[in-house]
Amino acid sequence: MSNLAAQLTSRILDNTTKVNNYLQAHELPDLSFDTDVPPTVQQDDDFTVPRDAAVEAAEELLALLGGSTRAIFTQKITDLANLQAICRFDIATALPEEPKSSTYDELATSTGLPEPDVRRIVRGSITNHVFKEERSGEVSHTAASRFLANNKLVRQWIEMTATETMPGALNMVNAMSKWPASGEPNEAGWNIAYNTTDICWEYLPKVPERAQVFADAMSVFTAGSAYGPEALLEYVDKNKLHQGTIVDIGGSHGSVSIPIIRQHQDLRCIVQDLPAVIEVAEKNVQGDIKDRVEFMHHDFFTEQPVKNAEIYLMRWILHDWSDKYASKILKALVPAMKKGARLLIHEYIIPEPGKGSATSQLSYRWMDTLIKGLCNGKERDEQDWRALFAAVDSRFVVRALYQSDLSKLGIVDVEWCPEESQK
Ligand SMILES: C[S@@+](CC[C@H](N)C(=O)[O-])C[C@H]1O[C@@H](n2cnc3c(N)ncnc32)[C@H](O)[C@@H]1O
Repeated sequence: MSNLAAQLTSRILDNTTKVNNYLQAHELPDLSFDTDVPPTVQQDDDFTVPRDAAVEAAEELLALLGGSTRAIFTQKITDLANLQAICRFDIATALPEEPKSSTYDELATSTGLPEPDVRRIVRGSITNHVFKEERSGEVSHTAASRFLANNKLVRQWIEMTATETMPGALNMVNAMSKWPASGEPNEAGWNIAYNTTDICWEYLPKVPERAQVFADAMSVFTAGSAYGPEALLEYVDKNKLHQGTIVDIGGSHGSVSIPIIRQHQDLRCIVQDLPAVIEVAEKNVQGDIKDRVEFMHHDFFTEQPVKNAEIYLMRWILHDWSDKYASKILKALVPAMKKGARLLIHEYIIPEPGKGSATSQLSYRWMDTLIKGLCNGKERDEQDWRALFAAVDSRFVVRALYQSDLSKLGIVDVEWCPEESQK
């Protein structure tokens, strides 16, 4: 193939043809902005693999054809501002189902917004395929606006992005200037945005409506098997880690340790978290495993009270913390570890640039920027994980960095080896 532009064009054509063939074979409507692909199809590899390949090639072609200035001048922050307005002011929900439409005056009346504001928000969103205006002044749904109208949790996710994570990211540089090289969780972009010295997760519970939006948004983010317990279950099985005690540190309601012990009768778990979380969590535990689950108040910055367990587990803990604090959390574990004990960390292992799909690279890097802006947290790649353990204690020996196809989160498997040093 002659050049990159031609290769990309051909990849788009080949994969889009596969997508179209799939839809025809399953007697589904053609792709359009008016209709949406059914959820079951969105999970079928025969559809999603060529679809994702075409999308990636199309994005690369856009960047290539747009030239160097496209990456600089094409910013999507206005899309987010308009989406937030649609969600906050219930614009999508105010619109009737097709084939009905609304005028801007009608939308202004039902949302309580001035007509010029509702018009500019909707017309701004039309450039993003949210709403359409086929006859001047008559607004109707596209698939995207209908999706928003029908999904409260997704509207909460937009609100959370616009209210918490995006202001953090947009103030990241101001925070880096104000507090150079800081790893403090309360010296992040988000603290500048809200002029507070509270860490974001200490502050949010004081504002219950925002805490609720955050919780709803997280449930959208973690829905689906990519963030479920499956990869850990697979890893525990493959490595025959079937006996003893799992200490689920910062385990919240035990959403990954409980499914593991449910599959293995010879495992028990101790779920540790802050008192307010534990009080709710222990009320929800189900009868069949009650005698093998214990809930315990424990601040993970203090010495680990459960000594000599077989497995210590941390899912989604260390990414909230800079290396300084991640080291403190790991050091607090050392006095509890017996020879051969395992520490399983279930978090992102960011692949090197160019490895994996462009879409997955984007999602890892997206999260890394957001978590820095929110609390000076950090997503880590293989090198970061190895360096973190080497700096904490050479008796922590990284046995494996494993990425299952079942999860977006990887597993860093670390063994406590008092006589062996990390190479
Ligand atoms: C991102 S959540 C992960 C929860 C759980 N591991 C999971 O994957 O579903 C982080 C958890 O750390 C807990 N946490 C925060 N600070 C803590 C501390 N100092 N000691 C113990 N737990 C803490 C929070 O209450 C929260 O449950």
